[in-house]
Amino acid sequence: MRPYILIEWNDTKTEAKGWLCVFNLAKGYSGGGIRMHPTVTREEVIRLAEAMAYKRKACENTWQGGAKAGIVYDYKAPDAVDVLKRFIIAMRPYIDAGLAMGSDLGTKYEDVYRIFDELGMGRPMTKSMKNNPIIAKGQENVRKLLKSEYDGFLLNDLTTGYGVAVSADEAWKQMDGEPGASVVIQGFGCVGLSCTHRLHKLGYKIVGIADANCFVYCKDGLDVESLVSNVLPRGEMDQSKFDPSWEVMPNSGWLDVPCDILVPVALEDVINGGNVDKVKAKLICEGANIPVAASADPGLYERGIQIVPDFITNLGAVRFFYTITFGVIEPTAENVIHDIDALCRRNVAKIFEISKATGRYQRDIALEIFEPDTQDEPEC
Ligand SMILES: NC(=O)c1ccc[n+]([C@@H]2O[C@H](COP(=O)([O-])OP(=O)(O)OC[C@H]3O[C@@H](n4cnc5c(N)ncnc54)[C@H](O)[C@@H]3O)[C@@H](O)[C@H]2O)c1
Repeated sequence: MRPYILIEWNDTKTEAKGWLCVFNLAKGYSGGGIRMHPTVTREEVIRLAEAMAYKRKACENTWQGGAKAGIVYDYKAPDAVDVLKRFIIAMRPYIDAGLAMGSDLGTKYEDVYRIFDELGMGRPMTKSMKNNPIIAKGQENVRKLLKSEYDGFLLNDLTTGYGVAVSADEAWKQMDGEPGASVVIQGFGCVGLSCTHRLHKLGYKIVGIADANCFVYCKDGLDVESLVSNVLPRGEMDQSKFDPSWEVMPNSGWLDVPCDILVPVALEDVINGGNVDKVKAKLICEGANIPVAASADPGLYERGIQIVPDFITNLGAVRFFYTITFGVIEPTAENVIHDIDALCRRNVAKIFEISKATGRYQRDIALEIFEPDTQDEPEC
């Protein structure tokens, strides 16, 4: 499929530039997050929008298509939120027409929503949604739930990470893996942090974590509770709290150590044709969007390394917004988590069972099962 709409933007006050890609519409509606990172490219935004289109399908969401936006800028710069605001102003005609934009790598949903409020935009909705009382109530429930906590995290900060962890667990069980398997995680931000926490609670041994600054490793398992409770803003580990026995390496070291399961939850294309031979794990659970480049897939398949694709594992936040906005489940934090758990386990089991029966690569199976529908004529 080709992307439906692709728009380029150039900032008026900085060198920042960006793109919005609406990959497909469903009932005239689409949505996805806004990413900010110095390495963002146009092609990346298109691929991310495509992955979002598949994710909607894997979420059983027939109301929304997939979109994504990306801004080439340093998310740590003091004026990063101003740049984000100018991007949102430029995209306003699409957002006002119902294109739902949220946060992604390098941006925070609180900032996106605050900008919507400052600009008096409300929450994105199509005309048919505005006239639907179930959706009006659902949006109020989303607002309430966004403030609720579960397991010590804000609900929206754990929905995706918890789904990634459960997907890894289900895949490992499908592979008849031994309990207490060792895990290396790349990324300790919104998704990586809660994923690490949940995998630890599920009995996995977290032996290595990489963030933007370093890779920390301990073959007997890191002290996850200490790392989680001491995390710094922007998903950086507090190195002053590291145990002296842990090995600290450059963050590229995350592929150099042995482990059973690899969970890339930071950037795209981090496993690629150039480094695929370094992968030592038996299973890769894609927590980030598009962390494994197409050039790595043949090498992984040939070596029998199993994979859970991104749009299956990291659909938690998308499923949360969908089920609550559209009144699919009763609006409690417990229901949100249980629903995501069940969906991730169901989808992972489906693709692994087919893979076991046919010997096919899990990504190929998932791309077939969850191929997005298109419907560009609005409902109203
Ligand atoms: N936030 C969500 O709900 C959500 C939902 C679906 C998918 N995703 C995807 O998950 C990924 C991570 O998103 P996030 O929201 O956790 O982002 P984030 O900005 O909160 O965290 C990013 C993490 O990656 C680390 N990092 C940055 N550069 C690195 C490098 N070179 N090596 C190792 N680590 C590095 C950062 O230190 C941080 O820990 C992205 O691909 C995003 O698209 C996020």
